[in-house]
Amino acid sequence: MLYTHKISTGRDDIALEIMDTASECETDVIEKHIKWGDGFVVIYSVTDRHSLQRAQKLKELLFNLKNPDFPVVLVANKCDLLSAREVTEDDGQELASQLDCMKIELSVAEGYKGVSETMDELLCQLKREHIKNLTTSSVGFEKNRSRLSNMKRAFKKRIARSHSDTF
Ligand SMILES: Nc1nc2c(ncn2[C@@H]2O[C@H](COP(=O)(O)OP(=O)(O)OP(=O)(O)O)[C@@H](O)[C@H]2O)c(=O)[nH]1
Repeated sequence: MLYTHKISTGRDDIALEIMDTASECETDVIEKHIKWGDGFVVIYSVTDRHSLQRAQKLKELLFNLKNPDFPVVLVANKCDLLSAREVTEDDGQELASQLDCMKIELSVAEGYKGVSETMDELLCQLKREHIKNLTTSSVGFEKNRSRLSNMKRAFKKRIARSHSDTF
């Protein structure tokens, strides 16, 4: 399922496309979605140990398919269901450390504060990554420009030398 969402910050208008892949089981379909995405919210339920294992599998796929510092937030959902908890905070934290990302414990049943915090953190990482990519491409542009100037200078010298050889 694909959702679209627009955010206006006053300075920028940001259009988000959010894909819910929760029902996907086929690895090749999940891989296709991972290649499509710029940032990721990996969610597991604290009441379901299998969901943590699925999140760990997602982590492997992310590391295989993306650059090492892909934007990601780990979410532990259903924290209100205290007596049904199967995944400890430490288990979740271990996965967050492997992903080198922030982990947010929340309950979507209790309100949108945690969801909002999750999206703010992801957006912050996406912006940082975007700026980094712009800087890298402008450094590449500068490098190419200075390589061209060097070639131009060498070419001019070469012409100058040919002239003095002739006369
Ligand atoms: N108590 C509680 N129930 C939740 C929470 N999040 C989701 N649920 C319930 O869990 C069920 C599944 O929720 P969905 O939103 O359909 O989630 P899903 O991504 O399809 O996840 P699963 O069906 O669990 O694989 C629904 O009955 C929700 O009301 C939560 O934080 N707390």
